[in-house]
Amino acid sequence: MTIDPDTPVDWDAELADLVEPTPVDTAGDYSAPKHADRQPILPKWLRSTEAFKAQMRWAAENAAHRAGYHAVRLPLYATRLIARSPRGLGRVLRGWLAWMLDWDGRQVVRSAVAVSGDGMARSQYVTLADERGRRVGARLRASGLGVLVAGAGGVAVLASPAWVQLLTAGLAVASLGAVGGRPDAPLASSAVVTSRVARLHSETVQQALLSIGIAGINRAPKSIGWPAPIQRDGAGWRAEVDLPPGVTAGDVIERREALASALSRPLGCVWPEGAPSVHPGRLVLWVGDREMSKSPNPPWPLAKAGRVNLFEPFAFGTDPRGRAAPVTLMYASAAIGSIPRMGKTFSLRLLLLAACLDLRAQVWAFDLKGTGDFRPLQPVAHRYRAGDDGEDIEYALAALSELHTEMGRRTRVLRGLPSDLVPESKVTDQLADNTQLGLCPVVVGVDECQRWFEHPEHGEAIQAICEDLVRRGPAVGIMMLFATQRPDAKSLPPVISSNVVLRYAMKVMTHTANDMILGSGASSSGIKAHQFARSDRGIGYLAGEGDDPQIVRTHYVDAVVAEQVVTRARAAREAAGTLSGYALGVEQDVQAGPSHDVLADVLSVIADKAWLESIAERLAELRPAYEGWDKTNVSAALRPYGIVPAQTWLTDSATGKGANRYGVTAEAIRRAIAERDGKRRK
Ligand SMILES: Nc1ncnc2c1ncn2[C@@H]1O[C@H](COP(=O)(O)OP(=O)(O)OP(=O)(O)O)[C@@H](O)[C@H]1O
Repeated sequence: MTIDPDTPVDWDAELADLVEPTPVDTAGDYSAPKHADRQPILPKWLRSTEAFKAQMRWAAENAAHRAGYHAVRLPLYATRLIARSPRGLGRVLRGWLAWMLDWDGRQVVRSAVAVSGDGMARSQYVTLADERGRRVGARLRASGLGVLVAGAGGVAVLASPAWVQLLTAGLAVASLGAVGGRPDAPLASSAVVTSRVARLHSETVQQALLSIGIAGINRAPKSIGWPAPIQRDGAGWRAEVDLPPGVTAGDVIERREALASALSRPLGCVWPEGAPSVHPGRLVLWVGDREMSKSPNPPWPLAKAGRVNLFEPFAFGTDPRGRAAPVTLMYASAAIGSIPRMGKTFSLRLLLLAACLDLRAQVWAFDLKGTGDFRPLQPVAHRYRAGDDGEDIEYALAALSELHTEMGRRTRVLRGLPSDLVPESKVTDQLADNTQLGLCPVVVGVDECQRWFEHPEHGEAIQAICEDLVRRGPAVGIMMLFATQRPDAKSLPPVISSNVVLRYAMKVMTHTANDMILGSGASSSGIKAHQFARSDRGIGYLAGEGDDPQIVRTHYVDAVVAEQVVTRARAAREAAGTLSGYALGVEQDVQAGPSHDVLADVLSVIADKAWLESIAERLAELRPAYEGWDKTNVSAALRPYGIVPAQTWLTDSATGKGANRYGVTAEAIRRAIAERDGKRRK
């Protein structure tokens, strides 16, 4: 609209069009819904059997420790008492004389004379002196009587049996020794050194938040809110804080180190967390009494009893507050990484042990470190191999090819089932139970997986299969778990690192390694596994279970406990009839290396060029080994040789029409064969 400045405005008409403005924030008729969080009636340790047991266990262990500590030191304590008894005797005699002769009274008389000087009346002095004299007289008589009684007692003891004499002498020496002690040298040393942890106050937290350099907090310190009182939670203090508008819990988590410094506590004690279900600005700050690595690690709840259903969460570790941090393996491939000696193998073995306790599951264990860390799994493993020699790698390639073919079979089985049985196109708990379908969970653990991928001859082929298994395996019940101490692109190929669901990173050295395991952007969101110390063994960030990554310390299960778990699992599997493969002594049911030449086979079924699906069909007719292959299998088998399928124009024999689909040429296969054979000759 344009306004003509020359045309006069009819203001009355304009104003008549305006209606009375209505306030948008009316206060009168609105009553805010009330929320009241009831505080728990029972303390936290009385609210769960586990917490109660943990508390009782701690109390019993503490008492036993104290008793044992002092028991072995009894001879030392006796020697100290004997050594101190002469001084004790001196103190007793001196005290007795002081009392008998009323040294205090004499002091009083002297002071009275000094204060009054010559002005003191003689009668006053005489009164004081008489009083003291009477007191001393009475005490001399009492002492004399006491000496007589003690003498009689001494004679009685001398006449009594030797043990009474010894006991009396012991008691006398102990009593004199106790009297002869010094406050700076206690008789017994401390069995438990307790360090008093200061109570966490809101002022302390507020001051700390103001000193970590978050502009939004410093601009509006009065907007910091306290939705609940600071209280004890497990072995630490828990503060809930509403941060000023615009500041998120993530901002504080990123500055955890600065926060620990501001609170004057070790880094391992300070654990800020968000509460996204409330709002992004709600911070839950837990400050432990001790560093996480030094606090007791509860035993694995499945170590002695219990089964696992891989479709449901099972015990994996605990969070900094000691709460259970479970893991669900189903539909999730996993990557575990850290610098050496932080607990990768232990955590991977823990996941495989859990798989052993799901009696349906097949456990495939590949220990490429070759030190025998997975040896305890042998009695139930479907496939097992330790080492990274040529033969081991060939065995692995053959096993992986077998698994890849199995993945194809499973895909077809699922495709053929009615949709009400497979609503999400993936294996369900019920389908896994059905042995006819052969859809049991398969859990493959690979420790030091970089040895596979960097193998000069088979590395590429293994990588191609693993990438496909990680991408398509979980839906059909095949879960690949990789652990590596070198989380770089070569050790953990990007297709794998970006497709795994579960990620567990213990101490790493760089942002890149951190993001390689925990996913890109993890570092910049404050999820930093390089913040852990060398002493934080078995402690890492676990991502992929729950909404946000969380810090978890794995339950400590050593080889001895692992063997006990597997013995139990084997007995149960024997009863259920679910032992298979290696566990039944069938070590060589995987051919060591493919017995046929895939490139030669593909070439034999192509005239000039062919679509991938046609190649798959023809290969299946050629050899039973290719039964179940589809175009993806063909593509995965060719990729390691540098053959990349491209759009290929051919006539579809079924419809008689031309179409563009992915395929390869015979020429490309010939070139790849020549190149491969050339390399082998070298
Ligand atoms: N949850 C845990 N709690 C306490 N200590 C643990 C835990 N897990 C592992 N450790 C300790 O860490 C040590 C190293 O564990 P592990 O062999 O699993 O490390 P790694 O990272 O696989 O080492 P490498 O890279 O050399 O193979 C073990 O000897 C064990 O004592």
